[in-house]
Order: sequence, then structure tokens, then C-alpha cells
Amino acid sequence: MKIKLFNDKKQLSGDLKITGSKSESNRLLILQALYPSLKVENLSNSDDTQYLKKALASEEELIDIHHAGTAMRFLTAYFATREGREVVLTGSPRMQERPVKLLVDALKTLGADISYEKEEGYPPLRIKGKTLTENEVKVQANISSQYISALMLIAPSLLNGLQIDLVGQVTSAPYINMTLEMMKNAGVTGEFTKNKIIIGPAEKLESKTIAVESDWSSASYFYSLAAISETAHLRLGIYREKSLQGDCCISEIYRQFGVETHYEDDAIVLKKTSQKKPRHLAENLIDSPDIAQTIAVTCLALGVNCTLKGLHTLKIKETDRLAALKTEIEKFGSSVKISKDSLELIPQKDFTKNVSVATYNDHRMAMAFAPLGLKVPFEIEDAMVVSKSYPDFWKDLEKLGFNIGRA
Ligand SMILES: O=C(O)C1=C[C@@H](OP(=O)(O)O)[C@@H](O)[C@H](O)C1
Ligand SMILES: C=C(OP(=O)(O)O)C(=O)O
Repeated sequence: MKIKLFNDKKQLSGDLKITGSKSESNRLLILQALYPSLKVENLSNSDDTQYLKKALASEEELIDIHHAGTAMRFLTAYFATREGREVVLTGSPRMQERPVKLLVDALKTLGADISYEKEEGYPPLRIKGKTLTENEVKVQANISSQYISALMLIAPSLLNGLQIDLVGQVTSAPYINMTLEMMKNAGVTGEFTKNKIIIGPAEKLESKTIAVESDWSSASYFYSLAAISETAHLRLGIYREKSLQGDCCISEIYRQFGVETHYEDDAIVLKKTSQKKPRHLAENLIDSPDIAQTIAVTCLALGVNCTLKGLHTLKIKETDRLAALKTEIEKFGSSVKISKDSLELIPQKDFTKNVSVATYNDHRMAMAFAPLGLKVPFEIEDAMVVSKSYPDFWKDLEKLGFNIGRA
């Protein structure tokens, strides 16, 4: 569905409850499948989490995970350990271009039986579940942390646990810490030192209810909205001062745009009272790749020159996000230079009118551009993509006074 988007309100205010973290939910669903004594609250209502849940309950041979990369990687490891179960794990055409070889090789080292149905290194995968017998594996850590989290999640179910040796610079490291902390909270023993992860075996876990914190990547769009508005007072729940999600670094980054964050009970309150903005914004996002699009569009809206680094993983996400950002930002008249791991925005003061932003089946393209509607009316080509992580996104924007109409 193509939509027109605009909001000429100068003051933004609202109180929203954001859905549960997709990353935390996906980890807990895998742990719960391995240890049914765990209960989960505030699960994400994202498509990705729902597809993962459905896949875990499925008795079919063919399992289609659509665009859900994290679910694809976690399920590859999970099904590899299911003795007697054979599945073909597939996904959308884009999923069939997203690499999984490093994870498959690591699982094979542990004794897994996995073969490629089409192209070597990519889904679909045929997985014949087995009892994995080895307990040590080496994995390259600079391509995707999801491979490492996938191995960690199955580790306690292996007879002797697992030692994972990480090779090279670790990318998206907070997601590895999140996996470890969630597992420890569930009762698993483990540690992560510089380039080694050790997870102890656990035959059973005590029963426990774990509540998912709301999604910080989703909150990032409200930071962008607050930064672009003249004044803002937004209350978002349910958040904790000590988050496991690396994307909570957004609150520090947006101080530079005059957006202050306060914790109130189980919510964050975003306040924008000054028109402060940096002359040049420079950030290394190697730990938090999912907020790169948000920040780039905030800078476009405010005319802030920015250099974002540490973006090498963006090319293998829902789309090549570096190329997509360049194409779509340049439609508004600004210029963007990209390299294999960085983006530089050289903004123009005026915006080209009547732009239609393409979304490339990428939820974050739609949500990152939406706040620009505070500056200039424009269209979004496929609004429904947001359901991958945040199905209520447009409803929540309407609550903030956005005018959202079918184009
Ligand atoms: O483990 C996770 O939940 C995720 C890890 C990150 O991926 P990479 O490690 O591939 O950067 C992130 O981009 C993704 O949205 C969620
Ligand atoms: C990269 C993302 O998700 P995934 O890799 O799970 O498809 C994302 O949500 O931005």
C-alpha cells in the first residue's frame, strides 16, 4: 500500500506502548522450545517473531521464514539439534541471498547434517536433525553476530555445553551480550571474554517467567521525530534503565539534537526543548547497525552533515541498506557518498517535492523516512513493510497527529 505522509504540527506529544523487542523475543522463543519451563511476557507482535513461533510449532517439512534473518539463523542451529526431525528451511527471495555459510560450517564442525537445496552458502537449507557431539567451534565474527547467537542458544542443550572461539573483529557485539545475559537470566551458565564464549550444559532449567523489554530499534524513530520537531514530549513504554539492547545508545546520540531522555517507572520520556543540533555528526555504528537509517534521515531532515562508520553489515540485511539510503536520500536533493562500510551525507537546505520513497521490502526504510514528514510531504511506496518488526507503527504515528492517507 502506497501512502502519503505529512504532519505540520510543531509540537509533538503522546504516550505509546511499543511492542516487545524482536531480538529478545526471538532468543526467548528458542530457549523456551529447548526448555519448556520458561514463560515469556510482552512478546513482540512483529511478523518475524510470529513466523519464528509458527516455525517452532510446525510439523511440516517445509518451513518458510519469509524475511526474518535472525529467525533463519536461530532456526538453522535449532533444527540441526532435533534428532529425527528433517526440515527444509527457506525464506523470501531476499533471504535466499543472505549468507548463512559460516553458521552452517560451524554447525557441521559440531556434527550437523545440513545441505544446500539451491546455491551453496544460502537458504534454502535441508537440515537433518542429529545429536551434536562436539563441544568446541571456531567462527568468524565480523560478518553477523546472529551466527554466534544461534550457536550460543543451542549450546546448553549439547551434552558438554560449547566453547566458541571468535575470529576477527566482533561485529554487533551487544547482540552477543544480550544472548548471554538472557541465557544467564534463564539459569544457564556462561561467559564471554574478548574472543571466547563458554556456555555450560543444562539438562533442565527451573521454571521462570521472563518479560521482554520493548524494542529500542523501534523507539529510534521517535527519537528522530523528537529531534526534527520544534518541541516534543513523548512517553514510550515498556523500557528499563539497564537495557540488554545495544540500540539504547540512541538516547545518548540524540542528546546532540537536544533530545533528553528520562526514565519514569517503566517508560522513557523523550523531551525536546532546544533547537540544538551538531554541525557535523560522526558516529561509529558497528555495535548498533539497525539505527543507521534512522540517524541518516534525521540528519537529512535537519540539514546536518554526517559521517556514519562501521556499516559493513548493512549490505546483507533486508536490502543493501547503504545503496538504498543513497538512492532514496538523493531523491530529496541531498548527496550521499557510500563505501563498503560507511555513509557520508552532504545535505541541501531545500527538499525536492513529491518524492516517492521506495522501501525494498525493508521495514526500516519506511520507518526511518517517516519522520521526514514533519518537514516535507512525500509518499512511501510500500507502507506495509513495517510489520516485519513494528506492525502498529502507522497507527502510533497517527496518534501523534500524522496525516496518513492512501496515495
Ligand atoms: O541478533 C539479533 O537479534 C540481531 C543482530 C543484528 O544482526 P547482525 O549481527 O547480522 O548485524 C541486527 O542487525 C538484527 O536486526 C538483530
Ligand atoms: C536486520 C534486521 O533483521 P533480520 O536480520 O533479523 O532480518 C533488522 O531488523 O533490521
